[in-house]
Amino acid sequence: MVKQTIQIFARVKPTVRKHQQGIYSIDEDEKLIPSLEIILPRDSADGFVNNKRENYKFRFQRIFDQDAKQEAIFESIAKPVAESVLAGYNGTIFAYGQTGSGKTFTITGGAERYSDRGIIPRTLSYIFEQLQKDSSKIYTTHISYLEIYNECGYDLLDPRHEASSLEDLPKVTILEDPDQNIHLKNLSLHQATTEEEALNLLFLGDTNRMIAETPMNQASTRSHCIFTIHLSSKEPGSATVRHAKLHLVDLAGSERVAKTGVGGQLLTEAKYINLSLHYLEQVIIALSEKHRSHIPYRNSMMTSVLRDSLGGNCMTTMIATLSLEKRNVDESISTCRFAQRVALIKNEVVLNEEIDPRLMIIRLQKEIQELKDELAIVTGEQRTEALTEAELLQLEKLITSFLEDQDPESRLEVGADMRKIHHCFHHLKKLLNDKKILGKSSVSSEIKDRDHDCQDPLKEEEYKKLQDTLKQRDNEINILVNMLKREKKKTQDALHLSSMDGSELRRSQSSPFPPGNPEESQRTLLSSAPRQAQDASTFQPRSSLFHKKTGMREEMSLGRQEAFEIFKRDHADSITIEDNKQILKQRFSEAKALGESINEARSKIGISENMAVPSRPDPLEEKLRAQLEEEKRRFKLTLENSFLGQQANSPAMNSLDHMKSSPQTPKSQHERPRLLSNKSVSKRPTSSIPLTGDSQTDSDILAFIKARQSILQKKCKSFRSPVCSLNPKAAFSFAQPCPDRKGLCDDLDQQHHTIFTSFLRAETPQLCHQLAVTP
Ligand SMILES: Nc1ncnc2c1ncn2[C@@H]1O[C@H](COP(=O)(O)OP(=O)(O)OP(=O)(O)O)[C@@H](O)[C@H]1O
Repeated sequence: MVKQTIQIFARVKPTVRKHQQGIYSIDEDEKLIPSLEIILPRDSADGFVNNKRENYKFRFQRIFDQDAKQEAIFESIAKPVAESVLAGYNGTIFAYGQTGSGKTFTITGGAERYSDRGIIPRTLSYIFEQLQKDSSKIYTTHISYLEIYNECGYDLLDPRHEASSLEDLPKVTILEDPDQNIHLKNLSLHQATTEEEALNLLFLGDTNRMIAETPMNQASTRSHCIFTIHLSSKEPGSATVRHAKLHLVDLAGSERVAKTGVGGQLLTEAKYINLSLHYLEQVIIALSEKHRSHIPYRNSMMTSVLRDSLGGNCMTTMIATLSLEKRNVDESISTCRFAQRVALIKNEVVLNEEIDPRLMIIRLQKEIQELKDELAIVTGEQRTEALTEAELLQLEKLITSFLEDQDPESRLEVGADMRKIHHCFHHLKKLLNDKKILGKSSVSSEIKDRDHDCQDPLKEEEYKKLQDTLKQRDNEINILVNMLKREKKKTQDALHLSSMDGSELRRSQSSPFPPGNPEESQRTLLSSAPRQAQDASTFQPRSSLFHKKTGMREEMSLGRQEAFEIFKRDHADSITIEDNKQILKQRFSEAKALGESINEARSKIGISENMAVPSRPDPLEEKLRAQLEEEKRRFKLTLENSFLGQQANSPAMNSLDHMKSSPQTPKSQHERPRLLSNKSVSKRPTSSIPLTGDSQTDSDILAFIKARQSILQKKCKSFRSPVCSLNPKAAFSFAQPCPDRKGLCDDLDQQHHTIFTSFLRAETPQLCHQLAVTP
């Protein structure tokens, strides 16, 4: 709230004789508050002694002398008030002065020159200029034009143009609500969106005022005119609206009735006019007194209309128009006195904000409808009447704006009316279906476009190229499949051949010593036995592997079998395996030939397979051996006795006397030859075989016997050990299949090399011996 006294200005009307001496003076510098001094001219008729006051001084905010321009008046007086109105405050500018002092000229302006435009047109121009500059608010401007004549109000903006007298204009009456707010009935408000429209309204009001004017009734003199600009402003989206009114008031002439010298009707009018001005003065006086609680606004229509402007919520400015001629001095002083009282009035100005009643009504209506809908849902009373076309259209608009709204938080507010909710769902479904159909048609059109594109020569060439590439790929695939099949067939043939070789080997192993040349067999056997053992040992696990492979292949799909063959072929060790395979085959062939030669040798010397492993000594051989041993023993005894007889006295024998004193036991007898022999002979094991006495011969005999015993021992051990079986099948039986074929072959090679070497070492002397003793 802003507290502000009513601003008072003075304007002196130009006189015919400018700056009449001694009438008035303006002091602009007096303590920065201008003052107007009116000097009463001395009248000789009053006599020599004259005690009358000769001058009167009045203070104003500003005093405009005779040469003041209309523009200066607007800038200094009207413009600040217009700015307050634009800000939302009420404002009033009224001109007060005697008839002909220039009130109308100041408020409305003169018609002769454009520069004579008064406050109303200049303020309209300024306000619309500012409205165009400010886009932050939405402004609405309305114009009303009221004339008060003889306490009656008339609407000067009657558009009918039928008024020939003031009484033809619509009469305006005052209504007051419980809050003591004044409402003017029949006063039309006309919206003006531009300055031109507003000026047209001003022109219309002035025209009506002039038409109604008669020579007997000069409206401009005897009536009050109030031109009001109603300005509303609202920020976009806001329901708060600001209302401001600017009253531009041209009051009737304030001259005193007595001075007018009129009678009859004019006197009555003058009384009314003065009465209304009198009531205005009463209001002003009441407002200027601090302790007055009652302000007589209701005494006249004019004070009722200007209630806010006088001591209320308004920024009010008064222009005291003065015609400072000698004959008008008293009226001028009266005007200035009135102004001085007005200057004492303090107004309390506040912003006129309110909720837009139209928006309020819409909001309340919507709330009522929502409550009704909710109540219908709660009580189960659904409305069944069909929605109107307008309602359906409104709903579809809501759905469209809802779908177009990018805000994910947006909601489709249709209230609690089930009819509207159902319609929304149906409409959305329809939109979805339409979109699907549209999507399908667009897809089919795309396919058509694609087909059309294929007919393009460039596209066709590319298509043909792709087809050729596809054919080429098919051919490559066929070639690869055929290669795989051939590889598979090769692998199967190799497996078949290997299994056939294994069968042959097994057949040859069933008779490892077939008849043939024994020597050749023995020689060949010595050189090839390890290889044969290696081949055979390699074959057996490979054969079992083949079985396993076959089983695995039976389980594997054709594709996996082919993949396995490719894996084998491409494996890093495949070449080594192939080489080993060839070596094994070669060794197998050599062993096979050796076995055949051995068998041939055996058949030639007549050794059967049973003879090779005698279960017990031959009786004939034992008998002959015993005879031979007996003969040898006798021979040795005879030789020994003769030798002892010849050497009985020799010194060498003396050293052996203790041996002689010992009883002659077979053992001692057996040891004698050893004692008689050289040092090497003495170390030899005890034997029952009679020695010849010849050291060389005996040494040979003992070496032979030792070797034979050793061989026999080994042979016996060999017969007891399954590893040393002469049957290669038995030897193969302990060799377990090894995933590492090369390692397995190496192990078996070494193992069987040892076995065969032992076997041959053991068997060769026996064979020789058998050959020697066998008839
Ligand atoms: N400041 C001024 N400069 C030039 N001419 C003026 C000025 N003031 C008034 N006049 C002229 O004086 C005449 C009377 O002025 P105006 O009609 O404005 O007086 P008024 O106070 O309105 O009288 P009324 O009370 O009868 O309406 C007009 O012709 C007007 O042009």
